[in-house]
Amino acid sequence: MFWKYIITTIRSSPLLLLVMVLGAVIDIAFRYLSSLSYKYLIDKAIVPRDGQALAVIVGALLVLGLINVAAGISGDYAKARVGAKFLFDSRIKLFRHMQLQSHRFYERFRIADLLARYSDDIPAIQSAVLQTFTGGLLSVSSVIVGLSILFTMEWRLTLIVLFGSMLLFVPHRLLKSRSLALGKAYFKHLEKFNGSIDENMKAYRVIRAFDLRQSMLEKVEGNLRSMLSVGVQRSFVTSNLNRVPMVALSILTAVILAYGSYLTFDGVLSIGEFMAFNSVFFTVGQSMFGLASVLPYFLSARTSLERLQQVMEWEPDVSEHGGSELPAVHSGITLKDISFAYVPGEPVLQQLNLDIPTLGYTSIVGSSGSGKSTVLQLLLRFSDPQSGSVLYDGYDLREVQYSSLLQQVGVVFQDSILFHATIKENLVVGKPDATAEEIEGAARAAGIHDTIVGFRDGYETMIHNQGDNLSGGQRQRIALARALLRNPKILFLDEATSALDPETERSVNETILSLSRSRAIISVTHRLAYAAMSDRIIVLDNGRVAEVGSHEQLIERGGLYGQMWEKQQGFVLSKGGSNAQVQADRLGKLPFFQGMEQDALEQMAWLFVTEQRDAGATVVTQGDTGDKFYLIARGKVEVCVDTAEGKRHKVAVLEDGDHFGEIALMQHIPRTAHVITVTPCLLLSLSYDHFHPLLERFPTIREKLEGALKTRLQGRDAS
Ligand SMILES: Nc1ncnc2c1ncn2[C@@H]1O[C@H](COP(=O)(O)OP(=O)(O)OP(=O)(O)O)[C@@H](O)[C@H]1O
Repeated sequence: MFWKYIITTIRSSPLLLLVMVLGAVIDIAFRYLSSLSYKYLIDKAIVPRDGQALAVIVGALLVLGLINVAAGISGDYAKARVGAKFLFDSRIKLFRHMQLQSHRFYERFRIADLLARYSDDIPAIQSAVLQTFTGGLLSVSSVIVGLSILFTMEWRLTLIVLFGSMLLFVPHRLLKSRSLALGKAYFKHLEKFNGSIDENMKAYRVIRAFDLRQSMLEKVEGNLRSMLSVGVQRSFVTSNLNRVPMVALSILTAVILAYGSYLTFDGVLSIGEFMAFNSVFFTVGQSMFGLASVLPYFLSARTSLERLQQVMEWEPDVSEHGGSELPAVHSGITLKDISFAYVPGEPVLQQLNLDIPTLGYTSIVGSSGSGKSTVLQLLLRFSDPQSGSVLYDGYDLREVQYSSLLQQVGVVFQDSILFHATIKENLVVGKPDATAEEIEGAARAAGIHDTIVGFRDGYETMIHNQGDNLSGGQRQRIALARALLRNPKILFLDEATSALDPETERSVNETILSLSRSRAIISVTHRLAYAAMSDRIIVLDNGRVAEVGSHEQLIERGGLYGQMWEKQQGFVLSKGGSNAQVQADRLGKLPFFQGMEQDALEQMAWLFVTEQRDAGATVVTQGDTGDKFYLIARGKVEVCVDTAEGKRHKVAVLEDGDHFGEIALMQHIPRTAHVITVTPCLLLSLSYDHFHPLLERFPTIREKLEGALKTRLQGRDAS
């Protein structure tokens, strides 16, 4: 595998490599020539006191030295270029490969660990590749040339050098597997450490809200401690790999000196020959040592190569090599017999069949987890279904060029990811040649123009850290404007207006509605007031299509949509969306208030207090004593449970019209779960203290309520 990189490097920069190798060859030649010069310097110039010979030898050495310096500088430059090109090529190749990947890949590899492939693994392989050309191949040739010279000078001494040099490679053989194991362990710990840093950065709000800073610090400290211990051992083994050959070389040098001196005493060698032999031997020794010290580079590159291969061999879920271009879509999109699972054996969509016209407004609704976003992912071909096909005007998406699909679609995601760039640069990503009027038009349509011009730098305002310096609603509107600017034939929206205040949401939805007269709008939403505006509503339930029709048809039918609609009714929001009220009739539909006198319901409705919460806020903490019941007027929360092992599991997602915490109305007992907001939320809370005086006034309902809650508590205990 490593050789592939060597061959690719030779192919990609042959000339630079030639300069690099030439520089090193000249260096070796210079070293040997200057070593050999001792023989002539001593025997022909110094001993016979010949000034002319001395001048010729010194002059020749000077010229050779200058050539060597020039060749060395060129070689260094070439090495820098080859190295930089290697980094560039490898990183861009990895990046291209990552661009083809979908959710399975990003679930398998953590972002911080992928970053380490760029910052640690590729440079480790680069060092080994460069060492192959400079240290490796050239040391080998230098050793061969040097030994040949030595052999012609004194064969007995050369045999000693030859056998003695084997000692230099003993440490490598002995420590190789230990070094590899430590390298793997080190990267494993590094992966964990990087993951923790990544998590800390992304979840800093939750970490602060849950007071997890100390436990996160301990976790990171633990990671670092393990890295420290493995790091020390790894560095120690690597330095031994370098140092032990030095000992072997010193012993060999002593033997050569002793035996060489003996041969000189005996008159077998002249002093000049002995000096020259020694000097050549010194160069051979250096080359052998160079060869031995290249080996640790290969060991560390081996671990990095394995890690890089893990990523590069990951087959993309979606192949983009479809042949034909998708013509302008005009009739409709069909999902035919679709089955899809993220995890094998756990289907999310089952035998799903759907037709969506490519003109008009289609909403996809359903309870949380019913598969709405998954359908959108398949329509955008972020994944391919395991069976069935997604057809645009009858063309199977797997058989068309992916880019020809992307040219016709636009999308706004719920989490509105923005780039670290100015607002304007963020807006024009899909249409770099957009005019100022077009940009402003799109921003106005998305209801964000006035906000942008209100910023000190207007459209040139920098967006930091994926939009941290903007509110959720502002981010969502910029993302919407970005999609509108492309003027796509088909616009997909995934809860695209959920973070907006009611007024802005209404106005943006009216824009979307007007846009649907000339294109297809396909919107995933849980806010049925806006789904009701659409021409066609598709209701999903457990990965299947439960109902399809217009709002009126579905209401008349009184099925799942009807129930969902009912649940979201009965809330009155103030103009700016900062206040909410629940109507008495709506309260009467809650299972534990059913049958309550209208009078009591009306009085109770007044006792609810509005609570506004940002995304990521903790509403209820597991273990705290409960004292409030909540209704969600707008927004989405997650219900999570901490297990005895300290792990947190999501057990439910609740949205507009849902409720939680009703047990607290009757008993002060510890909460059984955490409730955390996913989007900005408008909650209505009713406290135990406010509720109980009401029970005193309406004693008939106490018994009923206690009965209902007892049944609920029993159900909870059983589960
Ligand atoms: N990347 C994933 N890996 C594994 N399971 C997933 C993944 N994404 C979604 N799921 C699961 O697939 C199911 C459908 O998810 P999906 O996001 O399509 O539902 P949804 O109707 O859009 O829900 P919501 O309204 O909460 O966004 C859920 O059970 C969810 O847990």
